[in-house]
Amino acid sequence: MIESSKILIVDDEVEYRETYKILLEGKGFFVGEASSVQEALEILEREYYPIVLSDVIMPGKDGFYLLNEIKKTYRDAIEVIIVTGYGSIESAVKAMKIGALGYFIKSRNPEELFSEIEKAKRFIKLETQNNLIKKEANSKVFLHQTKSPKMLEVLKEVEVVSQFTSNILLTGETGVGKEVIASLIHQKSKMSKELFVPINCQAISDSLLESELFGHEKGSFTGATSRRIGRFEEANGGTIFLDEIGEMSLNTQVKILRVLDTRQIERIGSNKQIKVNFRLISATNRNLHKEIELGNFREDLFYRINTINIEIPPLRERKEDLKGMIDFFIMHFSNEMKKNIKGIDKNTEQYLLEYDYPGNVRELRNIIERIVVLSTDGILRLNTLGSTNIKEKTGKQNKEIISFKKAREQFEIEYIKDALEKCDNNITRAANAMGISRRQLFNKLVEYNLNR
Ligand SMILES: Nc1ncnc2c1ncn2[C@@H]1O[C@H](COP(=O)(O)OP(=O)(O)OP(=O)(O)O)[C@@H](O)[C@H]1O
Repeated sequence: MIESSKILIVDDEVEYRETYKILLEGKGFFVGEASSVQEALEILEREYYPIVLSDVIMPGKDGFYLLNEIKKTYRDAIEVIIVTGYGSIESAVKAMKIGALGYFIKSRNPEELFSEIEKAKRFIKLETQNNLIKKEANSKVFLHQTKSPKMLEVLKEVEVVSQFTSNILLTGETGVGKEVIASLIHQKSKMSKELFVPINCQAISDSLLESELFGHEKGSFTGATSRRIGRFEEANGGTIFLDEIGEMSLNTQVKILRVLDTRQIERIGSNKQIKVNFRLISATNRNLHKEIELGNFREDLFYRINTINIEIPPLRERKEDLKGMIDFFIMHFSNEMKKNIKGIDKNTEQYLLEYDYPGNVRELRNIIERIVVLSTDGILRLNTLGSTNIKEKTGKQNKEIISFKKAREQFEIEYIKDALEKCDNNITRAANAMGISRRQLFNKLVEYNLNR
C-alpha cells in the first residue's frame, strides 16, 4: 500500500490520541502515536513524519520543548501544530514565535484542526517543491496536442502504466522530455496527491548524491550541521525520479538496489532502518546494455528499474509536431515576458521547421525563448544571438566574429543556465557541481541578470 500523508500525534492522554487517530485515518492519513516528548523524538529519529500534532502539558518535557527541538533539528521539513486544552494568547504567541505552524484548542470543532493540517500539508509541499522541484505544470507542456504517431504511442503507454506502481525506465536522447513524461505519469497515478521528487544523478558528486537520497545525521561528516531528510523519505507515498541514472557510480547503484529490495533506508551516520514507500521512475540517455557490458552499470539493478521501458523519440522524428510546438513556445514566452509578438519571419520559420535539433525540445525551447527576448519590433527573427548558436551547432560557418568578451559572456550564460536547470535551480548544488563558491555563482547571476 502507498502511504498517504503521515501525522505523529504526541499526547499523554490515550483517549485523545485514539479519537484523533480514528478521525485522521478516516481522512486518509497514516497516523503514528507518541505518549511523551521523549518517545516522539525517538520515533522521529527512525521515521519521517512531515506533520506533528503535539499537546503542551505532558509529564516530563512539554510540547514547547518538542517544538523547539524539531525546529532546531529539522527546520521546515517538519511542521508542528500545537494542541492544547487550555489555550491562552500568551501560549499561542509563544508557539508561533518558536515556529509552530498552527495552534488548536481541544474544545473547538475538529474541522478547525483539519484545516490547520491541510494548511501544513500545503506548506510542506510548497517548501519541498520550491527546494527541489521546478517542473512545468501540465498546462505548460505540449503533449496532448501531439499529432506524432510515435508520441501518441508514448501517451497511450503513459495511460496504462500510470495505473500501476511498477518501476519505469524512460529512455531517449537528452532534452526529449523524459522528466516531463515522468511528471505526467505521476500526475495520472494514484500518488498524484503526494510529491514528485526529481533528482539529477549527474549534477552532483557521489557523496553528495548519497546524502541527498538517503539524508544524513548531524555531524556524520564535515559540513553536516543538522539532520537532513533524504529524498527517499520526502518522496514517501509519491514518486521519485532518478534522472541520468546511467551516471550513478557502482557504489551508489548497490545502495539503490538495496533500497528497492528492502524498501528501507539508513540515513548516513545512522544504522536505524527507516521504511520508505515510493514509485520509482528512472531515466537515461545512455545505452544501459552497453554500459552493463562495459562494467559501468549493474545488470541486477537494470532489471529492477526496467520493469517497463518507455522510449521517447527525438524531436527530429516528430516533425508533425514542430509547427505546433513552435507556436506553443512563442505563446508561452510572449505571455511570460508580456511581449506583444505579432509574428515570425518567413525564413526563420522555414529554418526552424527544417533544423534537426540535436538538443531536442530543450533546444527548441531555448531558441524560441532567445528570439522572443531579442525581438524589438514584435517580429521573431534568427539574425540575432539565436541564429549564431544554431549555426554553430549545425556545423555551418558563422562568418560574424564577435568580441572575445561577448563570446565568453554568451558561453557563461548558457553554461550557468544549463547547470542550474540540471540542479533544479538550486544555487548551492549548481555551484558545487561547477566547482565554484555559492557567492561566485550568485555574483554571476546578478551580473547577467539571470532570473532564476
Ligand atoms: N512536450 C513538451 N512540451 C513542453 N516543453 C517540453 C516538452 N518536452 C520537453 N520540454 C521542455 O524541454 C526541456 C527538457 O525537458 P526534460 O528535462 O523533460 O528532458 P529530458 O529528456 O529529461 O532531458 P535530460 O536527458 O537532459 O535530463 C524542459 O525545459 C522541458 O520543460
